[in-house]
Amino acid sequence: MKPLVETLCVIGPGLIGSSILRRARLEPSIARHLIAVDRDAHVCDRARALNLADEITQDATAAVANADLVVLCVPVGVIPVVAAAIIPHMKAGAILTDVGSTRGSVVEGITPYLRPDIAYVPAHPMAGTEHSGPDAGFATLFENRWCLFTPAMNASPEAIATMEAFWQAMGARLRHMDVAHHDKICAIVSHLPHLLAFTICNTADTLADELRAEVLDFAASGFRDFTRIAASDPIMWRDIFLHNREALLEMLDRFSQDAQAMADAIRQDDEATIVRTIERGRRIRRNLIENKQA
Ligand SMILES: NC(=O)C1=CN([C@@H]2O[C@H](COP(=O)(O)OP(=O)(O)OC[C@H]3O[C@@H](n4cnc5c(N)ncnc54)[C@H](O)[C@@H]3O)[C@@H](O)[C@H]2O)C=CC1
Ligand SMILES: O=C(O)C(=O)Cc1ccc(O)cc1
Repeated sequence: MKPLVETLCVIGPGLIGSSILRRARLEPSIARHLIAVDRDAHVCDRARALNLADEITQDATAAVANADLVVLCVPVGVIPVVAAAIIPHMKAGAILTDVGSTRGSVVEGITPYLRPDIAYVPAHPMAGTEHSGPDAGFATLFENRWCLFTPAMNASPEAIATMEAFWQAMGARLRHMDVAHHDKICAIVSHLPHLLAFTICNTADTLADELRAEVLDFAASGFRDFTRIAASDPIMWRDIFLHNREALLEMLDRFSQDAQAMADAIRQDDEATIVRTIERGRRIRRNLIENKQA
């Protein structure tokens, strides 16, 4: 059977990149030949030990020369930098994609380097964990999770169809949307929760210093559930916060207003507002669990 692409090259075989490679190993319909590229020699060593690809190298420009599909799985701040370095070496007719968590700044950063004979079809899997690196990945990571497509106007229907088939083979569900919409949605459902989780851990730690108390030793399960994502990678999240600046700050403003309204209700003993707010939050959370998309 002819695979979707002959040669798949993943740049950055960390959590997301190694999960793509693991899945591609299990699904021969995806690619015949797998290449992994990382600038970090230790990551390449781990990728070899885990047998993630047929070829593993630090040399991105040589690796992409024969690839039919190149997937950029590096932090969003360096996606345009890596794209600029590899695009001149990609073969005509190849597809370039990235899995970056932000769209606007990445598309803007990549666009000046694009070539008319290369299709750029970015797609962001809404799946991940708080862990990073090649050991953290797993083949079922994308199973039943959304993958958000924001293809450029000039991407060919054939290239878009190949990327759709690729993510379906990864197990994902697909949705197309425009870049600004993507960035707003991700700001509220992913980027703001991470910002709040990092911040509340800082607040608790500062308080522990001030009280000379082991506040965090007694962290209740609510704190633990709420802050799981605060164990995530600092460079990845620094880049996401800075590269989705506008949408994130807008959602943070809205959140701050809502938190202030709750503070006012508590100050004023406004039982009805407190209960209404909790009931609304509880309804949303319960619906999330009932309509669980995994
Ligand atoms: N972690 C998550 O839950 C999710 C992450 N994403 C996005 O996927 C991308 C990758 O994230 P993770 O897999 O979590 O990161 P990771 O930290 O596990 O892996 C990133 C890899 O990129 C390599 N790298 C960094 N700069 C490089 C360069 N210039 N050239 C070659 N390799 C380079 C690093 O050495 C590392 O091995 C990011 O853009 C992130 O926003 C998307 C969905 C979920
Ligand atoms: O660990 C979690 O629950 C996440 O939220 C992972 C995640 C991180 C970044 C993304 O762009 C998408 C998903």
